[in-house]
Amino acid sequence: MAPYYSTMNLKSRFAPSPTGFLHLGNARTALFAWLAARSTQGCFVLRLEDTDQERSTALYEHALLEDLRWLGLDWDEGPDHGGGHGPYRQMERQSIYGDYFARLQTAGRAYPCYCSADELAAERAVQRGAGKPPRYSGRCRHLDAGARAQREAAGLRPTLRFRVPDHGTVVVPDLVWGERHYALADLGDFVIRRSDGSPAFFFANAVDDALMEVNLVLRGEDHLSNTPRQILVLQALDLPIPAYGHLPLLLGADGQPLSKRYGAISLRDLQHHGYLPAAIRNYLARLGHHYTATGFLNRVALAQGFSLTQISRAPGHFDPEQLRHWQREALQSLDDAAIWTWLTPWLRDKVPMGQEIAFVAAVRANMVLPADALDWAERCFAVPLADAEAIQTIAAAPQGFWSAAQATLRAAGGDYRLWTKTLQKESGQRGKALFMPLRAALTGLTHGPELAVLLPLIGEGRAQTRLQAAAQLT
Ligand SMILES: Nc1ncnc2c1ncn2[C@@H]1O[C@H](COP(=O)(O)OP(=O)(O)OP(=O)(O)O)[C@@H](O)[C@H]1O
Ligand SMILES: [Zn+2]
Repeated sequence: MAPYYSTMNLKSRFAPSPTGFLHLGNARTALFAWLAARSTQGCFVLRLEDTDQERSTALYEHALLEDLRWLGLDWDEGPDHGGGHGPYRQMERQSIYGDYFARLQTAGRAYPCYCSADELAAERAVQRGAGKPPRYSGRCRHLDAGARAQREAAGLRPTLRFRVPDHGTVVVPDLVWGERHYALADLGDFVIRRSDGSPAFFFANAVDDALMEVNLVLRGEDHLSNTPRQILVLQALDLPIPAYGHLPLLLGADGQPLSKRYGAISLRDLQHHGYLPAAIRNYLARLGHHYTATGFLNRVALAQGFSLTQISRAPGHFDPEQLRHWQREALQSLDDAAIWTWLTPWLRDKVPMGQEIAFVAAVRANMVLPADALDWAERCFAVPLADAEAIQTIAAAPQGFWSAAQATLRAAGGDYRLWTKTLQKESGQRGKALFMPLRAALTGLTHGPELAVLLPLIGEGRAQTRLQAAAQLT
C-alpha cells in the first residue's frame, strides 16, 4: 500500500489521554511525531483522548499542554487554538462518533451486545480451559429485533461491537516493524462503543485520525496489536488509512514500560530538578533514532536530521547518565546570561547582585543541575562545608603555611597571581602542594573551577576568614 503522505502533506499527531503527567516515554513519542512533521513541510496535531472520564481531569489537560510547550513542541491544530478539523477533545466529538456508529450499524458491520461482564468472563474461562485464546464468541450477532427489544426492556444497556469478517486476513504495514498479517478469525468482534455510550479507543482514535486527515501515526508499540482492528473499522467506513509506525516503548530501571498509571518520572519532575528542554530533546531524539551528528543539536537541526528510516526496533531504557550527558551539552550551548536566566529561580538570592555573570562564567563547566550551582554559590558567598579529603589536605599543610598564606594574601591585595607567587617563595611549596591546600581551605573541596576565577568571587574578606579557620585545623 503506497502511503498517502508525502514530504509536502505529511500530517502527524500526538494523541495522549489527560490522565496523568507526561513521562519521558510519552514525550519521546510526541517528539518523534513532531520531528516527522517538522522535518518536512508537515503539520502536527494535538488531540486529547479524554474518553476515560474517571481518570481525565482539567488539571492534567492543562499540564499536558504546558509540558509539551515547555519541551519546545508546537502544534498547528489542537484544543487550545483550533484548526480546520476540530474539536480536538474526544468528549466534544460524541455526535460525530454517533454518526459513524449509525453508519456501521446500518451497513450490518456493528451490532449491540447485551452480554454482561460475568457472562463474558465465563466465556473466556471456558475458552482458556480448552487451550484457546479468549475472544468474543459473537453470540449477540444474531439476536433478532424481538430479542433485542426484550433485553432493552429489561434495562440492559448494550455495548456496540464491530463485526469482524469470519475469514481472511488483515495486512498491517508498519514503518518500523514491516508488514504483519493477522487472521481475522483470531480477532473476535470487538467493542467500539461502551455501554455508557462512550467510544472505545479503537474506534474514536482511528476515526479521528481519518477525519483530521492524519496520514502518519507514530505511537508507542503498546498500540501495535490495536492496529488490525483500527484498519478494519476504517475500511468498513471507507475512511483513509494512515501509515503507522510503532515506536519501541521506553522502559524504566525495572524493565517495565514507563506509564502514567504507575507514576513514571514525569517531565515536570525533570523540569523541577532543572533539566533543560534542549537536553531532554537531544536525549530522547537519539533514543531509538540514529543521528549521524553526535553533538548537541538545536530544534531545527534535530528536525533536519530526523528520518523515519532511522527508527530502531530496540527497546530504549531510561538512562539517567545519558540524560546528564545531554544536560551538560545543552548547558554548554548557552551563553553566561542565558545560564543565569535558567538558574535564577534556584539562585535568586544566593549570588550578590552584579556578580551573577562572573559567577556563571566561573562555575559553568562544573555544573549539570541547579543543585550544583547552588552548592558553588554557597562555597563562594556563604560558608563552604569541607569534605573529608579537603580536611585531610588542610591538616597536612606544613607548619607556618597558613599564616604565610594570610600575610601574603593581605600583601597582594587579593591579586591571585601575586599572592600565589609570593606564597610559593615564602613557604617553599609549589605545584599541587601549594594549590591543593589553598583550594581545600577556600572552597572546602579538592576539585572545582580555577581558583584564580573563584578568588574574586569569594573576596579577600571571606578568604582571610577561611585561611584563619584552616590555620586552626592544623
Ligand atoms: N513507555 C512508553 N514509551 C514510549 N511511548 C509510550 C510509553 N507509554 C506510552 N507511550 C505512548 O504515549 C502516547 C500517549 O499515551 P497515553 O496517554 O495512553 O500514555 P500512558 O503513559 O500509556 O498512560 P496510561 O498509563 O494511562 O496508559 C501513546 O502514543 C503511547 O503509545
Ligand atoms: Zn454479546
